Amino acid sequence: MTVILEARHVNKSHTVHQHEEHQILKDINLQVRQGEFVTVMGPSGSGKSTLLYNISGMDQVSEGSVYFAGEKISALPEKKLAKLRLNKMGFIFQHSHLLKNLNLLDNVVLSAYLAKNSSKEVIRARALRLMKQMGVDELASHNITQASGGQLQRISICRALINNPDILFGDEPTGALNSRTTAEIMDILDNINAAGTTIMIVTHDVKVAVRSQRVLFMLDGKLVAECNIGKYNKQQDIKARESVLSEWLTEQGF
Ligand SMILES: Nc1ncnc2c1ncn2[C@@H]1O[C@H](COP(=O)(O)OP(=O)(O)OP(=O)(O)O)[C@@H](O)[C@H]1O
Repeated sequence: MTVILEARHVNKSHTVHQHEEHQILKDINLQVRQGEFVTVMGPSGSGKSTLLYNISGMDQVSEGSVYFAGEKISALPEKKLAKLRLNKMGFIFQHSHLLKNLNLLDNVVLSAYLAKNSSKEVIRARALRLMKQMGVDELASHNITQASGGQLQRISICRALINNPDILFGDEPTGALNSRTTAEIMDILDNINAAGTTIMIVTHDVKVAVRSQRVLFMLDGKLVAECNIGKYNKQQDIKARESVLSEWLTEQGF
C-alpha cells in the first residue's frame, strides 16, 4: 500500500534554561500507509505530542526529513506548508479549541472559507451534511457554551473534515471525555477511517488504541516497539483485541 507519511531520522531538540539543549525526539523512523489507522502510546513526557506535531508539519524538525505523499514537507516554506496542512490534513485535540465568538457552523466552515476551494454555499451545505452525520446539525446556530464536551468534539471533527483531508491527526482526542462518549467518538473515527481517511492519534487509552490497526510505543523520545493488531471490524470481539494490546503494553512496561 502507498506510504502517505514518512519520517526519516527525525530529531527534535528544544533549548531549555537558556543554552541547554533538550533532545525530545531521537532518530525517529516511521512510515504510515494510506488508509491506515495508527495510534501512538507511551509514558507521559516520552514525546508523543512532539512526534505528532513534527510529522504533521505543525512544528519544524531539528534534523531529518518528513515526507507527505512523497513530498518533502520538512523543507517547505511556512506559507506552502500552511496551505498543505489546510487542504490535506485535519487536526483534532483534547480540547476542541473552537472560537467562542463564532457559532458552531461558522467554526466548521472557517477553514474551508480560508482554503477557497468552493463557493460559500457549497461549503455551508457540506458543513451541515457533516454536522448531520455527526448528530450535531441542530447545534449549528449555537455557541460553544451551549454544547456538551462530546458535542464540541463532534463539531471539531466536522471542522477537521471540512476540507476533505487525506489524513486526520489527533492529540488525545478523547482525553477529556467519559467512557461512553469516548466510544461514540471512536465509532465516528472508525467510520471516517473505513471511508478511506488515514488516521494517526496519540492516546493513553487502551480502549482508543484498540480501534487502530497498529500501535507505536514511544519511550524517552524513541519509537521502541510496535504492535500490529489488524484492522478493527465491528463484528470482532473487542475484549480479545484489548487483552492482546494490554499484554503487549505490559511487556513494554506501560
Ligand atoms: N516547547 C518545548 N520546550 C521545551 N521542552 C518541551 C517543549 N515541548 C515539549 N517539551 C518537553 O518534551 C518532552 C516530551 O513532551 P510531549 O508533550 O511530546 O510528551 P507526551 O509523551 O506527549 O506527554 P503527555 O503524555 O504527558 O502529553 C517533555 O519533557 C516536555 O517537557
